[in-house]
Amino acid sequence: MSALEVHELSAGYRSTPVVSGVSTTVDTGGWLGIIGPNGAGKSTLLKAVAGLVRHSGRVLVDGRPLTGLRRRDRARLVGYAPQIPQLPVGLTVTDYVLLGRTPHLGLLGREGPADLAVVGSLLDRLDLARLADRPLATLSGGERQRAVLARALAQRAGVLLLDEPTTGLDVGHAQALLDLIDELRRELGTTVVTTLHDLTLAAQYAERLLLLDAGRVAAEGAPADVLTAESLSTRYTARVTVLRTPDGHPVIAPTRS
Ligand SMILES: Nc1ncnc2c1ncn2[C@@H]1O[C@H](COP(=O)(O)OP(=O)(O)OP(=O)(O)O)[C@@H](O)[C@H]1O
Repeated sequence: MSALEVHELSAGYRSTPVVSGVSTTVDTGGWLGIIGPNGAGKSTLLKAVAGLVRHSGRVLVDGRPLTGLRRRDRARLVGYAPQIPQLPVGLTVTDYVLLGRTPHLGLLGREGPADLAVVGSLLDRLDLARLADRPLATLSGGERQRAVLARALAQRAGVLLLDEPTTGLDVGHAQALLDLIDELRRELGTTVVTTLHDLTLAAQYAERLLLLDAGRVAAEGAPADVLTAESLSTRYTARVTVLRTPDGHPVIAPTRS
């Protein structure tokens, strides 16, 4: 549905540069994983692409610059789920996930059967249906994280930017979420960009990885080419062995000295 282009993007806070001259493209229906050590600038890069922090450079969706678009128009093109979301107090899970449909509602702002169907199906897929009427404040950490992602997915934007979507999820729920995202990109052509700390999961789901270090692109390419023991030792100061799953995906195993 939408291809993403990022040209020479730089961003920072006050006078401190955090991301410097990042360029990349993601094809329609592609999945780019952004990896890198703590503080490398992954979240800042994602926020800049989403237009949420000041930046220079250009971000285009299907060849159209995002700068200058009205919020509602931008929200139809780009969905974003932050690493640490601010949750509204008092809303139920259903009402919160329905907020994701806001850019699609008509003048009266009332949701219709199609919006409720999108939300219902996401609640089912993310194991939230039994929590549909619960206030957000009463959810566990992993349940809350799944509600935040359900809201972002409900937006049905062409480009989906997800900051650490599997944080706080157990392995089963993490897989269910990543499988659902994979399905959306295959069926609807959604273009996906995620930051991920779990390098083994990143290698299994992302088609390409961009390794960010000190705000710059240190490597970009197929997971097997980016995730080498040498680059992980240099960039993360980590001792790891790179193993392989039977179907050839890299598995990053930390080793004790
Ligand atoms: N609002 C802010 N004001 C000032 N500095 C910030 C702000 N947000 C982030 N930073 C700084 O920018 C740098 C990059 O932060 P960012 O959150 O983008 O890194 P990250 O790669 O996502 O890190 P992590 O893996 O720890 O989540 C860090 O040094 C951080 O302290």
